[in-house]
Amino acid sequence: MGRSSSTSSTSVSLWEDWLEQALQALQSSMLLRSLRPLVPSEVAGAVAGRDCKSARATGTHTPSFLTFQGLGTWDRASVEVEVSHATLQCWNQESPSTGAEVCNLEDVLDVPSSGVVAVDSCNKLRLFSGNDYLGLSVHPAVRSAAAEAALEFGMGPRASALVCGYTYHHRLLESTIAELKSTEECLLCPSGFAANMAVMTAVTSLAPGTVKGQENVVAIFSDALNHASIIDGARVAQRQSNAEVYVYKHNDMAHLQLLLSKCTQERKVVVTDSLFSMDGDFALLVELVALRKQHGFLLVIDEAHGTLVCGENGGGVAEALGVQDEIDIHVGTLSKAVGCQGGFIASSQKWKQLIQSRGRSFIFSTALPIPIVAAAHAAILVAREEKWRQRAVWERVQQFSQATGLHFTSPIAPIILGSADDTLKASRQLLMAGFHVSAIRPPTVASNASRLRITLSAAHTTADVEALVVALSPWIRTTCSSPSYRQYAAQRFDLSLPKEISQTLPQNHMIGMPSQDRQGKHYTKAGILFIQPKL
Ligand SMILES: Cc1ncc(COP(=O)(O)O)c(C=O)c1O
Repeated sequence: MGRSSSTSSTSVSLWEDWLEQALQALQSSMLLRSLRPLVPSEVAGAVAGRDCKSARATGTHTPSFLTFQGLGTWDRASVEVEVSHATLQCWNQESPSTGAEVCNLEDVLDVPSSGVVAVDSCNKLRLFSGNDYLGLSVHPAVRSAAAEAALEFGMGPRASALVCGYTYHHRLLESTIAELKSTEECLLCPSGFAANMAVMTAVTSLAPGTVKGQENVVAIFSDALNHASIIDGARVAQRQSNAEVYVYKHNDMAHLQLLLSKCTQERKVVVTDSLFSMDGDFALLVELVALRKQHGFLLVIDEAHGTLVCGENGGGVAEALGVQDEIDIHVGTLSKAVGCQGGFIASSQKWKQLIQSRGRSFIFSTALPIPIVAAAHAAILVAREEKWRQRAVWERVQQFSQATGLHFTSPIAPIILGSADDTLKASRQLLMAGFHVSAIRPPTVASNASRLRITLSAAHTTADVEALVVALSPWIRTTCSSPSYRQYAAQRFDLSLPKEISQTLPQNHMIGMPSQDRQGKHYTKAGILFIQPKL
């Protein structure tokens, strides 16, 4: 729960009681774990002759870094790569590969025997498949932060955070993320996947040694389109007999309400992605918060794709919808808009204590290397300064929507083609035209819902998007009129909005980010911009 929030109902406060009891039990059995930030040795490890001036992370010092007013040449590296003819050919033929074709095919395809790919044998590929939504992975400040930290400290102490892998650099990043999320605390994890696993297993283990059928088994309610890491975390909790799992239909609040009402378990958790990774639509956080008040469940959201992309300060979808303080646990990753690697869990201090003591994927995995931590910290500070990046990615969403005539609600823009074969074919043809777009098929998505998953970034130029739209045009034409797209659109749009807003809007609109109200077509509420695209 946020810094300023208080419990909104008696049932919600029950979770605080259970948490308190669990912490006391862990304390008395000496299982309450502590994090002790270490100061890595700087002088002894520094590379000789290099003037290492990066700030020692004290929690108060903010390193200085360069920021910019618009795209620089460096941004290109976020959305453009090169691929050898050999790889491209194998890719186009869908040949199975372990990545070794560059070496194996050297005679046929002019690849030097060293295995190093010569520049003249490469093709350029524009990426519309990554998750580096703001282009921060290649920002000069992020590069420098990683490089300086590596030269100054090496990779840092290599052990789990509870042993000796946790340093002042980790602490600084945790405080910065807690501030971003308006929570008391934050816990860094090795990845977003590990963060979700840690949350799901820890929150269901409040009473160690519970047996299924007893009153303290936790009922987990999980959206049908949640990420694999949530699903696996819930499965592990279920396997440990700490949880029962109920999957509610995607964003279907009536179904969730029904399941909640029928459930006799006192302890309930609702968990959802905030911005769904394959559909690009939003969880109904306003409605979920209202249900939380009614049913007193613990509300966990995964802001993997929302962090830095949504919300005036980049706090995520919860910030954009004005419900940040009503969320109990915010999970996230540093590998998408932050452009680096790692995961985090932002929460109250007590939840952090519990998760750091019971979350096995946190406890038994090596802490993030200092250069990664320093880079992620720099990326968040850059995003705070370079506000234009967030605006730019939403402008690309708008541009892409208008140019295709399709409804896109976020930088994750799926074009549903239905059949897996058609989707693979489309993806291959795009590849040969110089665009990398992922083909998403079952089991990642439902059968007949195969799709091109296009992701947009602040690092894309308007020309990139225009070129993609031209390359996509054969599929856009068929998609607009296809039953699978119509079904998708009918299920997704209008659902994404709080009722009081959706009632005031025309039927065709998309949900987006704050910006200027232009041409009377935009409506803002709680920091969210609703746009009526040209159709
Ligand atoms: C919604 C969601 N949650 C969690 C993750 C896992 O994050 P990470 O890549 O940092 O393990 C992802 C990444 O694909 C994701 O899309």
